[in-house]
Amino acid sequence: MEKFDLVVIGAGPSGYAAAMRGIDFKKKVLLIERINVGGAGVTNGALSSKTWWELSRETASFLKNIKRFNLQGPQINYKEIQSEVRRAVDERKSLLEDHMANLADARHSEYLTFKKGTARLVSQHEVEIDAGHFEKEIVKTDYVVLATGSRPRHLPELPIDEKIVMTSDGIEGMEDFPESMVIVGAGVIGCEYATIFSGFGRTKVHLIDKGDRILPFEDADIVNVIERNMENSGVLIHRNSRLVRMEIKHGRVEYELEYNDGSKEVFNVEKALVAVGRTPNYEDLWHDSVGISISKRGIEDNDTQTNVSNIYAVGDITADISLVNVGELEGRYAVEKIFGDPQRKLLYENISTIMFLNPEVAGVGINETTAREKGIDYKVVTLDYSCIPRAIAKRNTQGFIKLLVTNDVHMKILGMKVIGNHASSAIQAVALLISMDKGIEELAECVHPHPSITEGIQECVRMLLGKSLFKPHALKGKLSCRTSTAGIYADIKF
Ligand SMILES: Cc1cc2nc3c(=O)[nH]c(=O)nc-3n(C[C@H](O)[C@H](O)[C@H](O)COP(=O)(O)OP(=O)(O)OC[C@H]3O[C@@H](n4cnc5c(N)ncnc54)[C@H](O)[C@@H]3O)c2cc1C
Ligand SMILES: NC(=O)c1ccc[n+]([C@@H]2O[C@H](COP(=O)([O-])OP(=O)(O)OC[C@H]3O[C@@H](n4cnc5c(N)ncnc54)[C@H](O)[C@@H]3O)[C@@H](O)[C@H]2O)c1
Repeated sequence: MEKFDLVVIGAGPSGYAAAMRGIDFKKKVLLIERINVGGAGVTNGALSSKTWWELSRETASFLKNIKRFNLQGPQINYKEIQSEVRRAVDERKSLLEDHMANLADARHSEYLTFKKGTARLVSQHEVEIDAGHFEKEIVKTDYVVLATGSRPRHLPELPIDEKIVMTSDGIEGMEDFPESMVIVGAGVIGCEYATIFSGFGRTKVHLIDKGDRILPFEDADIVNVIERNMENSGVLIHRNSRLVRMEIKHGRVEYELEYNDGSKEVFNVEKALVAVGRTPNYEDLWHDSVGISISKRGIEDNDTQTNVSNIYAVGDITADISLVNVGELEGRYAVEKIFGDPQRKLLYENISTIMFLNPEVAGVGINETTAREKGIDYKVVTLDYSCIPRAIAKRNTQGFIKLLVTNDVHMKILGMKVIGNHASSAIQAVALLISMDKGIEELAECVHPHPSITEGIQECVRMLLGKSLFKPHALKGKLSCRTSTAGIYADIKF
């Protein structure tokens, strides 16, 4: 029986990162993947959906600009867009596969073995690999990292066939732009695809929202901008509505909503996308005797280690945040914990996120919604994009920067949100300061290039320090500098 130091199950972002870190420790590593290297980080997930988003954004901007010259926009070809997305996915998959093939070549390293198949722990130190066609083998290992990710959550009452009623696993395989589509679930995936399909201008999008606003975990001022833009691009948001029935009838989708006042309404659309969260992949991943503890949300781990001491769990299979960067962080950390000696516990405070909407929304640390839920008092400063020269030059001043700091003399950064053009590029400096547990003075001192969106962050910081170019009381509506104590705002007087 072949013997390894480390077996990693699942070659998505988390497993791939874990395997590569194992090589750094010069350990004999086996990485096993049943379908696509890169997992949902590449296929039917992060990279593919972001390629759709980029192409949709370019299309929407092109169509908007052409209107300025009173020209008719061309018909957007679905197949060409889809092929471009597939090329992007293949490029990334080939890069990862070539990288592994080169590493497995003895000239580079004898440490990595890659096997295709479905893996299952038959005991604490034995992994069975089923490569199909009755080809099964068992390998021995000292340590295991489980990185089998997640899949779209299904609602049993919905007729998901991945052709007419789809999840994110099927949505990218359509034959053409549907003339209409309903999206169930107004979380990140639902809102990103609503942005993508409304941006191409060929699909009437309906978005079903259980609550009174989309993106329930996000601050209301951010959501207001996103909702306004969606509705301006023709998205019909069904607020406070409960899906009571969905059926496929004559190749189309009929669905019925019940509103808060008890009234009901029936709609008919061409396609449906169900985006109501993700389910961790741990069914049949280990024999009962292995005894890994799980909760409904995934594997509960102690800093990536499960209750079985040589078995670790990382990425979407665990009960915490589901993001590529978090999965990679956990994958690397687990291996450092196994073979090294990490000097600190995993930190989630400085995780940066981007939601690919219209416009993009980037964030790091906590937002106001979370601060209030946790009963944290804070200072919050906001600056409208119309005060930032780069945004003015881009002729697009929709958006704002919002910075949260502790409500004390130290003014430690709690979090930042940026909504608008280039939002994602603006948050990196702040992510670093949070991880270094620094206050805001360091940010105020840094000289940013001009004109850049990041200058707006400096202006926020200077406002908090009472040194701003602009004085908040003189530009009401564009700037604000407030405390939030027990959820009540008060302007800060300088
Ligand atoms: C539509 C969509 C858009 C997203 N956009 C973003 C984004 O913009 N930014 C971001 O940070 N995150 C995004 N995410 C989330 C991100 O894709 C996931 O958090 C990330 O892929 C999780 O990585 P993972 O390695 O834990 O799991 P996965 O990517 O799910 O990979 C797990 C791998 O394990 C394999 N596997 C499962 N069981 C077995 C087994 N028994 N044996 C062998 N192999 C097995 C699977 O085939 C899969 O390849 C998005 C997700 C979706 C669905
Ligand atoms: N840009 C990014 O970073 C990015 C993009 C896409 C996905 N992701 C990751 O993928 C994860 C999964 O995304 P998601 O959008 O599937 O989950 P989500 O948790 O963000 O949203 C699910 C939504 O579905 C709603 N919902 C649940 N049950 C429902 C029902 N029966 N009827 C109607 N609505 C219902 C919920 O209220 C929620 O708003 C995210 O949490 C995120 O971590 C990240």
